[in-house]
Amino acid sequence: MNSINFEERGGGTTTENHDDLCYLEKINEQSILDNMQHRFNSGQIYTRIGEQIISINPFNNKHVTEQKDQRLKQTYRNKYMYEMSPHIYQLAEDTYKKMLQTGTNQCIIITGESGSGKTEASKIVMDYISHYHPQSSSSTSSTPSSSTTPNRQRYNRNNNHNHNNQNSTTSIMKRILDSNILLEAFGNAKTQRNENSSRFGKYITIQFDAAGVPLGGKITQFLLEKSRIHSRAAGERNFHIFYQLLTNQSLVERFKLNSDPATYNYLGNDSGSVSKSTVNDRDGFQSVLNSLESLGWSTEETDFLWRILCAVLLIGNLEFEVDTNKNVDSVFIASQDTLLRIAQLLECDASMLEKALISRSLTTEAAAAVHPARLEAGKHPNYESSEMEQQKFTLKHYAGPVTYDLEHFIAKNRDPLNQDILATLQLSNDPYLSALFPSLNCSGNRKIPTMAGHQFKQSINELIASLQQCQPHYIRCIKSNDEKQPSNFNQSLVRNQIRYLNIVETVRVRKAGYCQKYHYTKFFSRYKICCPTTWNPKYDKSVKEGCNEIIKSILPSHERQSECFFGVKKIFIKSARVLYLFEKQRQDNLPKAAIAIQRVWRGYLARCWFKKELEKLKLQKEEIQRQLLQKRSAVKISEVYYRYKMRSLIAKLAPWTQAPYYNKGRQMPTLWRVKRQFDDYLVLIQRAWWAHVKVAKLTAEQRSLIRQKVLALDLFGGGGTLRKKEWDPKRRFLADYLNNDSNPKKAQYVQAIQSLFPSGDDKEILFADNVIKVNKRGKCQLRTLIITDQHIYKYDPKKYTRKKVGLKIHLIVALSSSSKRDTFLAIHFKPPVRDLFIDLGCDAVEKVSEVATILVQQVFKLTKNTIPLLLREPVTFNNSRDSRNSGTDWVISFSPYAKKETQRQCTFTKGKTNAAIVYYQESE
Ligand SMILES: Nc1ncnc2c1ncn2[C@@H]1O[C@H](COP(=O)(O)OP(=O)(O)OP(=O)(O)O)[C@@H](O)[C@H]1O
Repeated sequence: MNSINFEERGGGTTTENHDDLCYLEKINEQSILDNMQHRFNSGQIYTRIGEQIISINPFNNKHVTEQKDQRLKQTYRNKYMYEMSPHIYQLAEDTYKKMLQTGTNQCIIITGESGSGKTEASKIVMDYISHYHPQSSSSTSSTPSSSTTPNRQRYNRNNNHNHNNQNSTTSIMKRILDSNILLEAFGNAKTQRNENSSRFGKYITIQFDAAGVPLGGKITQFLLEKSRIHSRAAGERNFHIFYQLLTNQSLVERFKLNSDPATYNYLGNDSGSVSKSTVNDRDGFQSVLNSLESLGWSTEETDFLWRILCAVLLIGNLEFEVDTNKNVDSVFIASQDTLLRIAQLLECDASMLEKALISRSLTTEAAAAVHPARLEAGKHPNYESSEMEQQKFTLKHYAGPVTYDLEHFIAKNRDPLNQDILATLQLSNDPYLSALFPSLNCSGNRKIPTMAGHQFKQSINELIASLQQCQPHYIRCIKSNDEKQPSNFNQSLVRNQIRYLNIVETVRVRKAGYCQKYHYTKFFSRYKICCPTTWNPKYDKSVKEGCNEIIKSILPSHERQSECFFGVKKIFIKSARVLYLFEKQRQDNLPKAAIAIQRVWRGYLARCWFKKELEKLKLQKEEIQRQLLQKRSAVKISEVYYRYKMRSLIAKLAPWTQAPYYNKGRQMPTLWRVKRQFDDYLVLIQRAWWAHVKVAKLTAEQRSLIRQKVLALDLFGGGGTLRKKEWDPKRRFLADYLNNDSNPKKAQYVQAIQSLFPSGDDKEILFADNVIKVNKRGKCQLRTLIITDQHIYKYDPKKYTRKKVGLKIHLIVALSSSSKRDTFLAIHFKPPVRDLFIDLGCDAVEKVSEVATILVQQVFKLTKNTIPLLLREPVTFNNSRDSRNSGTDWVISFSPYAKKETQRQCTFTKGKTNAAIVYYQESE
């Protein structure tokens, strides 16, 4: 967000708080310092100079929390510079977007003094990019610095297929971040200025495809400070990896090390004490192990790594003593055990190693090394040699004067190992170690290896050359204080950095210059969408005029001249704010343009579709007309003939209306010789008519009986398909068999019924007769069964008194009976109501069909459910359950009497437990 805020500070002075230094009223060291301090104090560590970001190291953990906060990254996604407050995310987003938009290489240059936050800034950039491409993968390998793991590279070449597999599954960004962890462990150390100082220069390249997906990466390092291995200043440490290694108990035990760093000369400083660090070595080592694993290092490779580290630690503990037995000055190694352990770890010959360590073969070229006294730098204006006698000189760098100590100057500058040590290592049995050093014998090349300074110069030249191919973006890191304290802004320290980072000049140039230049054609094609005149496809003026039109439509007249300058081939734009305005206008217009394009395209598609459909319809219409024309005459003929046939059939059917018995048994004439569907309809019409004539003559009672019979036929079958053998379709259902003169106790019965009706909701007697009921113990009891429209009642047949309460008809769930000639019926109720098992053949007349029909009909009336009638053997029912007890099922089988019985009635014979047999009379 482009904000210009003014805030009162103590003492009445006005302090500006601009997120872009270009907006400062007055540009001088103090105003810049004040602005930055003001922002720093309110927790804003980032400030902008145009597209450049200034980052002040706050020495707190806010950035760690920030990196975990995905929402913050999200807010910078797809935003333009000046839309958001300055942040490294914003610079990363802008760089990434420029790469995609312009298709050109981009680079981010991070500068600042030691401890100013360069490493952290680079991590924030990579974290932002990896956040948007966590899954990207590629077969291109990301190559960590060649000099940290040269043997591994060689090994990689031999095992290409293995690693290609890994590449395909591991994200490029993750591989780069993992490589970074390794480089930090091996190349970072605690210095007086920084707990985690990078002791090498780093150049990280990430390659993207056209869609912005990372394809590969490479980390190149420059001039590792190797001398730190053997000597460090007070309060400093060796590279982190040595201390990290000693925190791992299993490796310490395996290599017989001592976990106390003070045991090793290389881990203390010159005074012998080990400097304390805030860096957590144990966690650091775990990260190293994780990275090695995720980068696909094999066990042998990591094992080799630990062996080399152990060997280096032990080399520091070798003790040399003067050999007094020899005439010449010579030394010998007193700690032979340590020497043997080193030889073992390096898998090389111990005596050869000893010789290489205590003696040196000299070549004629080496003897010709340059002596510092020959330096003629004294002529240079930035050179001071006041202490030449102590072999020291001072150079005035832009960041301040630096005094150089010439002690071991040549030794330090002479980078490679001496030839004897090289030869020993070359002959090691360890393939990884021997691969680290080029063969001496094969090449026969014994020229003096290049000096460290020369190597550095060469790699810096290469770096500059490749940076020149890219569009640069800058992050300038500033250290807030030397004590590494959070929220401590040391004015003089920051002022010094503002000075040597040339921030004042940068702001001035930025303010005066033009931040962006475009070829007219490029500008026109990108922003013509912003202006209705240029967006018109018929626009035919020159691109330069077009650019003018665009600028007129976006900028107010007073800004046009001050912000834009028209060159011969290019247009120059002064401030990024104006560029942002163009971009914003373009972004705002894009959806409108997209909708317009969509509208035209959809209209075109719809018209095409409509034309096609119209064409199809026309063809169909013509086809139908053609067919109709063909059919018309045929249809006419058939219509006439059909009418004739119908008339003759109706004439034939005329006598059927008067024939006796409604033409029962007569065959209906057919319309054609072969029966047609039409004939079936006629038969149906005739039957319906016949039924209508018959039913119309019946009384309401007769109709209800007929309905019952029809239902009974459905349930029990008719004609030759009787489902129960005992059922007699012809018998008339009488319903009340007790309100009958043949009943000697008719009067008592009638009285009982009369007292029943007013006491409940029963309104009608559907069935009443004496039946035999089987109780839960299998005993047969004579009962009067009265079925009303609501209940089934059991009465005492002698006194017509009611036994128990009535069973609710709507609770009946099924009926079952055998298919045999017996007269038993089981009425199943919804538990816990007990089932009823009754014999309905007391007077030798079958009434199973009548009761079953009545019950199915009545349950349907009450519940709209059709209960099933199951005709099968054995019949099972449960008449012993209640609300607490589930009872036991009876299993009833059916068998004819062994010999012919005189009586027709069935008998219920109880067997063991709950089994019983019902005997019945086979047909006479
Ligand atoms: N943005 C930040 N927020 C909080 N703390 C930071 C930030 N940047 C750096 N630091 C702290 O400052 C320390 C030093 O930072 P860093 O290692 O990035 O400096 P450097 O410029 O890379 O130093 P050198 O040149 O010595 O390697 C970090 O370990 C971290 O504790």
